[in-house]
Amino acid sequence: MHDAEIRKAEISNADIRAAGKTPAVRFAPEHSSLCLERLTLAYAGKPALNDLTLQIPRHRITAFIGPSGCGKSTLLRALNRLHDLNPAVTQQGSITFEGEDIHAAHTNVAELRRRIGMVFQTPNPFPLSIYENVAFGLRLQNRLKKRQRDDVIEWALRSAALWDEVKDRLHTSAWQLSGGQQQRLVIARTLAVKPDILLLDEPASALDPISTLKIEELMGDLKHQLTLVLVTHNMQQAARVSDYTAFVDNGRLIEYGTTDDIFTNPRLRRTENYITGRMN
Ligand SMILES: Nc1ncnc2c1ncn2[C@@H]1O[C@H](COP(=O)(O)OP(=O)(O)OP(=O)(O)O)[C@@H](O)[C@H]1O
Repeated sequence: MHDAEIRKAEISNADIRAAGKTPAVRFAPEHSSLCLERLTLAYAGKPALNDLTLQIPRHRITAFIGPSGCGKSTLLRALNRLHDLNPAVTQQGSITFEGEDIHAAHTNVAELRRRIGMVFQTPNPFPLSIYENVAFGLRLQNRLKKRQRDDVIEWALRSAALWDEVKDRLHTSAWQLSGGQQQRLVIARTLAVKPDILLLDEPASALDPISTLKIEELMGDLKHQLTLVLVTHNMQQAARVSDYTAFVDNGRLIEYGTTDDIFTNPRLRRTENYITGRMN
């Protein structure tokens, strides 16, 4: 065993907890988009997130990884207040977005969800044309002239790397698209209302490898425009696309660092066991 290996083995989880420390990156306020402070959440009294403190950097891709049921989707839903719809959820701690508490009394929740958009695991286009899917949020939001709306729709479809594949059939049903195209359409629909953050909950897990690659390339392009937060079970995907990785287990943040560090030099044995598949 090398010295480094021995040191790693010596830092037990109990030591880390006793010291009250989670190995974690910190960002200066000007680089931090979302800031979670001691976030704790339960469903009907059953804990799902436990005392999470972390910051999510602006214009980067942050991946959340961890075993099934560890709380990744719960965390993502907390970020744009989707739990408001569930009366069984209780929550403590705070989440600030661009310096504002998202639970402040004056928060406009619809506007918050516009600024923090979400894409789910299964593509969910509406039973409308390709054009009307992307126009949907725009119509709710403001009264653009048709020409302006067309421009935004083209921009969103280009940003989602779908324009070339659909530009000649914008008025056909979105349900005629392949699964991968539908997922990019949903991303275009979310982008059309110009969010600051895109939350992606296993966005490629229902897709074939080529569509998955397209979604991954798309994430790399989009981070120049916005902040991305990705939940994934796919270790290779997290390693390929993200800049930062947070490992969550049993509702707790175990380790958070640059993706390079987490995958090549994790500080905790528990993280290493997870990313090497010795625990799932
Ligand atoms: N709506 C809900 N009501 C009650 N319990 C829930 C609800 N949603 C999730 N849970 C519970 O909260 C815990 C965390 O679930 P969550 O879906 O956030 O985990 P996850 O890490 O995203 O899992 P997976 O990787 O399997 O999608 C689990 O124990 C789950 O059973």
